Amino acid sequence: MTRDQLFEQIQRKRSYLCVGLDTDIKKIPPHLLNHEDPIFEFNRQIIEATSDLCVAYKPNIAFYEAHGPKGWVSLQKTLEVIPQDVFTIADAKRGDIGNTSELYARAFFEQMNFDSITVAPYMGVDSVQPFLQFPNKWVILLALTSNPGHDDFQMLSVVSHGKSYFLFEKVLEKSQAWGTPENLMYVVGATRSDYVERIRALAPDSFLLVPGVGAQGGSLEEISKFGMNSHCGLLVNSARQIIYASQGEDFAEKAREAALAVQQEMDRYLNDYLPA
Ligand SMILES: O=c1ccn([C@@H]2O[C@H](COP(=O)(O)O)[C@@H](O)[C@H]2O)c(=O)[nH]1
Repeated sequence: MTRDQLFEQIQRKRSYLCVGLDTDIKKIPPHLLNHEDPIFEFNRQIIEATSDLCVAYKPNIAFYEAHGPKGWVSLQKTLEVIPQDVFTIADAKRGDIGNTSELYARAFFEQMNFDSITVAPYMGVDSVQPFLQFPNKWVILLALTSNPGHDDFQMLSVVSHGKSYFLFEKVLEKSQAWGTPENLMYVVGATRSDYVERIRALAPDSFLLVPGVGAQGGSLEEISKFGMNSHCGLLVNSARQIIYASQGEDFAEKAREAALAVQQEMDRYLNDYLPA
């Protein structure tokens, strides 16, 4: 999917919501456990209930690979029921030496046909480049993550060419030359919306994938106010708050209500903060 197609979808749906498909067998409604593939059945109903309200789905791969081969089958079946116009994100946080990264890229882009994959920047340019060779596919590079441990490395001061940066700022600055706003996005946690203006100064045109609203307490308004660019430039992820809104037989209906509340808030922010 291209950047323009993504923006067109955002404008049409008045939403920049990404629903996280972090489907935990221990949290799905008990009545689904009789199905042959309860994880797929849960996802199928969540997708049916929310696909007009969101622009992306992000299955976190851990929730699938933890089940071995049958988890990969549930993931593949899930991808097949996501409507064509909805952006898909493999939250896999991969990255390795070049030839290995290329195989990760083939697995997620060719075998599974995801639109994008999250990648860790720690191994540098040759670990990221192989993912950027696929037309209309995206790398989403970890920049400033939402978890408390982001302090350990991402906030370290580094001096480069006489200028002082946080390490995550150096990731943003350096990686701008690896890709373009047409194939490279960044993960920025909603829990650190206080840094979004600095991030926008370094990556003004890039999309940001923003986890950390909902269950992790980040502010949708703050991230929208300071993070929106002329293409919206935001995909805000929410998983637990939406998909586990109810653990009863009404789970899909309640997930829709939770997604609708977020979409309506986003509609307001698109009116207020999208640059003309
Ligand atoms: O910095 C990061 C990077 C990834 N995540 C992932 O996003 C979702 C968040 O789920 P919620 O239930 O909405 O909290 C989950 O898959 C994380 O692994 C993140 O939270 N922060």
